[in-house]
Amino acid sequence: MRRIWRLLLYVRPYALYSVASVALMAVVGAMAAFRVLLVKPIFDNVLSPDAYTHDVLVFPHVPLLGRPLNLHFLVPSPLHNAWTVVAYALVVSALVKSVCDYVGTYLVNYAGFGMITDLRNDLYNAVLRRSVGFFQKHTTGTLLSTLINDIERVQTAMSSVLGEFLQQIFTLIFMIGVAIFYGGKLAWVLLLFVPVVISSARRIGRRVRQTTRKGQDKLAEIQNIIHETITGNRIVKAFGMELWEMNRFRRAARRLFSANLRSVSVQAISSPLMDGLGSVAIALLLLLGRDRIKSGSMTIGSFISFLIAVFTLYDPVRKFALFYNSFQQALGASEEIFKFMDAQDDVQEKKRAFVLKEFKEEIRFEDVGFAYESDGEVKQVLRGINLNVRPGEVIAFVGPSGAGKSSLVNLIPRFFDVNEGRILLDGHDLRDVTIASLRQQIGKVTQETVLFNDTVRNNIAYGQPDVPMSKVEEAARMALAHEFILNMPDGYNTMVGEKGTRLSGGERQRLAIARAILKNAPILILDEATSALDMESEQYVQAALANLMQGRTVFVIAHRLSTVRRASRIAVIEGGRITEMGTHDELMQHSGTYRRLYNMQFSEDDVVPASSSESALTVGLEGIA
Ligand SMILES: Nc1ncnc2c1ncn2[C@@H]1O[C@H](COP(=O)(O)OP(=O)(O)OP(=O)(O)O)[C@@H](O)[C@H]1O
Repeated sequence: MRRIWRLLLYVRPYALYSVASVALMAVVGAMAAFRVLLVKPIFDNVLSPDAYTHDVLVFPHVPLLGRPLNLHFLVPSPLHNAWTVVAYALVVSALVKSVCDYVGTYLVNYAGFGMITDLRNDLYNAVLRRSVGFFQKHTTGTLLSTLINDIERVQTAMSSVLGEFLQQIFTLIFMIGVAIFYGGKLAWVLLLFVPVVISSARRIGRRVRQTTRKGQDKLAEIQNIIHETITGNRIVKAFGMELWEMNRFRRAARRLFSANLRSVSVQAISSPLMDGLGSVAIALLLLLGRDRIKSGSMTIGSFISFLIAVFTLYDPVRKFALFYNSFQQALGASEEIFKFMDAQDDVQEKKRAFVLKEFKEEIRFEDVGFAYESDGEVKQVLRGINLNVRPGEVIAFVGPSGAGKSSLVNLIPRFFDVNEGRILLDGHDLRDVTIASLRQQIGKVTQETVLFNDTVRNNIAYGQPDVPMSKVEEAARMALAHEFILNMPDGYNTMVGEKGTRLSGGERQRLAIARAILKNAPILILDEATSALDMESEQYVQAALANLMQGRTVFVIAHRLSTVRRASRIAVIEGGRITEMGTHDELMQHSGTYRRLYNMQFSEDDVVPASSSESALTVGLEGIA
């Protein structure tokens, strides 16, 4: 029930359109009923040879008027005869019905699509702002499926289905009026069927909701596979896994097929069930109607009118099961939508968070501990981290794989929050400042370069769309990217392709470095890639990085000798703790982990000449804000 209210809240801004469409649909229903009312005069006056053709009494006892209603007034008196009056009424009612139907359908769809657009925007906004942990918990396919498929289910229910529902419900109401008006007691026979129709529709609806949810989950599974194998297409090819992936896809597609069929097998029961019930009702009415016509308590015209009303009633009743199914599906889908919208973030901004000023004095880690929590399991990865960093320092983190280096640097932009101790920036706990102002101070360099399918210019100016072109070019020059950009077909307006696939690895990295230079954040986080580019590209990337690092406070996860040598201090991380700290020379004097790691990991860099060992640093870079 709560979900229905929540969905209705989205309709509120379109209330006027909705009310107008409801009114218009009511007119459509009334006109449909009016046309059925005309059947009696057609049979009893227009077509009957002995009827008095000047008098077209349609409604002998109109309840609200308290007197008979003659349709004569519809046409000028010289044209008074049964045919003209009925023909006029038929044409005008059709015209009014069509116009109201068209405008009403348009308005209800306007409201439906409007609310769905708002709902989709809200969902996307909620997903986009979720913390990093959220994206680790939910697969891309599931998120895509909710943003596209679940929203579509709600959209169908709230636009086209709702439009038709409104039309049918008014048709139903007015047709019941006509059936009672002409059928009298005969109409009450229909009441016998109401409980059967409602209870079966409810039962079917519940099953439909469950089966549809399962179908949506299977669709999400397929989207996941598609996403993984398209983005990771090169790896699939390199490992010759096409057949394996195809089989995985086939199995998932089969599961979707079965889930969809289960859903259809439940849904498809409604129509035949209603057909069956309808036929029984009509057969019964024919039997009773025949006796009433024989006894003279009903004319053929009114019985046919009554029967047409019942037939017309039958259509909305039959469709109600489908509407109910569609609304149930939408409710099932909205469950997923609201689940993502309501997900509690691990990283939250305080209500009274303040804007952080530009970093000046110190970043301090005080007894910092951090744990990942997944599926109820808590995994402590950092303990008792104490560290003071002054502006302009370059701190290199080294240590065995899985020691916690990435986790540590991820705490600085609050991708995750500490669960012990605190991190202070110029004396302010990171949890007390606004996330945006914190991230504005930080540029982050990752192993994987993130570029968007946009122009070179827009990729460099990401986050600052209005920055002047001269600044973009200046950043590109400092990142040693200007030359190669000018050599591209459209220069700065060249599209880089999805994830920058139209560029070489080194070019992608230099574009990303240019982006960070333009962002000009005082704190920089670098996560060095372990794979190398060719020597020339490396040298360019290295020089670009040197430009970027200049004058900034840098935290770098180091895999290269050049980096550890350049660092002001090196922190060795082991088992989630800092076990050694000092300059390269200081640490080499102890026979500790650093020296062992150095001999294992970095010593082969020694054989490379100094300039090219510098260039062995390969990183991708991305700004954060
Ligand atoms: N999202 C996560 N959920 C649960 N555990 C995680 C998550 N991310 C990392 N871990 C675990 O935390 C530990 C530290 O990982 P982290 O990535 O910080 O190590 P690292 O020192 O950067 O390793 P590497 O040098 O190999 O990148 C590892 O044991 C890893 O398995």
